[in-house]
Amino acid sequence: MSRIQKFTEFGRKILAVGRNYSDHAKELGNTVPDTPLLFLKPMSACILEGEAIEIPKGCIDFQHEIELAVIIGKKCRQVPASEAMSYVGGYALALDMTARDFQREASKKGQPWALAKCIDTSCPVSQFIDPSVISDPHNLELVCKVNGEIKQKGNTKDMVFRIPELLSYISEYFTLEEGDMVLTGTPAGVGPVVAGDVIECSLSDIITCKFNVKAR
Ligand SMILES: O=C(O)/C=C/C(=O)CC(=O)C(=O)O
Ligand SMILES: [Mg+2]
Repeated sequence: MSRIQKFTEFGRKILAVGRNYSDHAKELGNTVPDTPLLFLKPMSACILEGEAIEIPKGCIDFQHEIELAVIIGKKCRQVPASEAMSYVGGYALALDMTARDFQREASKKGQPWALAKCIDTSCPVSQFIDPSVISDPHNLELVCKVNGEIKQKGNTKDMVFRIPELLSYISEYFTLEEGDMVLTGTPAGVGPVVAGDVIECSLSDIITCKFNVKAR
């Protein structure tokens, strides 16, 4: 197994992009930002298949957000968009699990989203896929099912900011390193899960993954 396939073991950070699909921004009553809206998730939030998603204590609205994850293949600092794709080491499917009630409360008070987005198990990820397997990362279908019912169905062609622009923008401010991950935002259809639910995700039938949800 190559080093990059074990990105969850040595990657240092996850840069996540918010409101990058206009249908999702709209469903939460938000506008699309002029520049990418960024937040960080710690690597300690990552889990792999076989591990369960845990609903955090006190949360009554824990929501799924399916996202295409870009895995960084080599150190990436201040790269122009025209060169950015050469820094992509792979792709994965990820869930940006979000305690929406905590997020609403934090946003109302002008506080950061740490408790809503960065907690343990809030970043389930699939296995790694080599970039050679994906001919066009901007035409991939994202499907998220809960207990067999489709809740989210989107396409990466609808990203507001595409991967080259995202990597260029992010790397202007953060040095991205091998194994780091960029979550590219979620399409519409986010919604709550409860203990006992099963979340299944697919990326154009190239990647599938499945996670059980339990109380912490
Ligand atoms: O602005 C909000 O109220 C919520 C935004 C998000 O949760 C953003 C994302 O994580 C996303 O769009 O994927
Ligand atoms: Mg998200």
